[in-house]
Amino acid sequence: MASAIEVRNLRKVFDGTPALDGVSLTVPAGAVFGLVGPNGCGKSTLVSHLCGVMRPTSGDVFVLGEKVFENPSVKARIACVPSEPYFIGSESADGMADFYRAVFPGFDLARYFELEKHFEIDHTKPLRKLSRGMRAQAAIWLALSIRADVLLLDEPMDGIDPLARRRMWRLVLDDVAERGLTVLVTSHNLRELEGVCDHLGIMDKGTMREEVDLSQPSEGVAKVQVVLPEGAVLPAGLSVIQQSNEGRVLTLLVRGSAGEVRETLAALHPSYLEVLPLSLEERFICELGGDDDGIM
Ligand SMILES: Nc1ncnc2c1ncn2[C@@H]1O[C@H](COP(=O)(O)OP(=O)(O)OP(=O)(O)O)[C@@H](O)[C@H]1O
Repeated sequence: MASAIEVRNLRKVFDGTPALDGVSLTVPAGAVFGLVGPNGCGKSTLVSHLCGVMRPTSGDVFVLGEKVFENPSVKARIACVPSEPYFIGSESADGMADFYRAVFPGFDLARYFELEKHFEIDHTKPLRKLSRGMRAQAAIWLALSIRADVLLLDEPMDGIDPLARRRMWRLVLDDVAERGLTVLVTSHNLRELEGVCDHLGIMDKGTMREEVDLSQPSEGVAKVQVVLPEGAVLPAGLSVIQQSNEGRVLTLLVRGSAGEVRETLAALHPSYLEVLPLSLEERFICELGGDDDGIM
């Protein structure tokens, strides 16, 4: 699969301090890539480079195969929803739609009107007079009307209520399925990302600590539920990260492949043994050292 976004060894230094310290990243076309990491690790700075509004100190940022900084033809194919959307003066959604039409050749007015029913927004009211969540919805509405090839979402759902979030994500994912839209989204909400992302990038202190293809099973950690015979004890060699029990049902997070862990536990002749899928949160915590060290 071709990559829609390719970042190579990107550095950005502010006042002598690196905000990005050699970030590399590949986002396949049509992927939904979640970018997570603690406050200040560089997510928004990376997004600003992907939008082409920030000049790298060094390194390369390619979007849709071209360097993006000061490249209007590529920027016209990228829609960006920043964490604090900016709207001109007292413009309404309709006014911003007119502005976007002038800036983005792909802006689809018919699509804009078609999407209106999904957003309970008075399209004639100045956007600055709307609530925070409504402004965030308006930014997504406008971004989806651009018919971009790449959609960058920087904590887009902050302030949006849960039902509206589901509607927003449905619309975004429909575009992914129907048009092969590529999405990069930053968020602190792993549960939300779990339902939508197929790739995850974990940033820390200006670096990309790990890239995970979520369609592939986790190699390093297995989650199992097991009911052991009375008196049986877990083998000493089993590297248990987390353990909980409900009655006689033990739920374990164990280092190792699912096959190995299953084999080890099967030797104890359990009355019940099942390997379960790892949640994103479990995978995230386990693959990054086994303790919850405040990544989010
Ligand atoms: N324009 C700027 N001038 C100076 N420093 C900046 C600028 N923009 C960002 N930084 C610094 O770069 C670092 C990364 O900030 P960034 O906003 O990219 O983090 P983030 O991962 O998006 O954080 P959060 O999760 O809080 O949104 C921070 O230390 C921040 O203070």
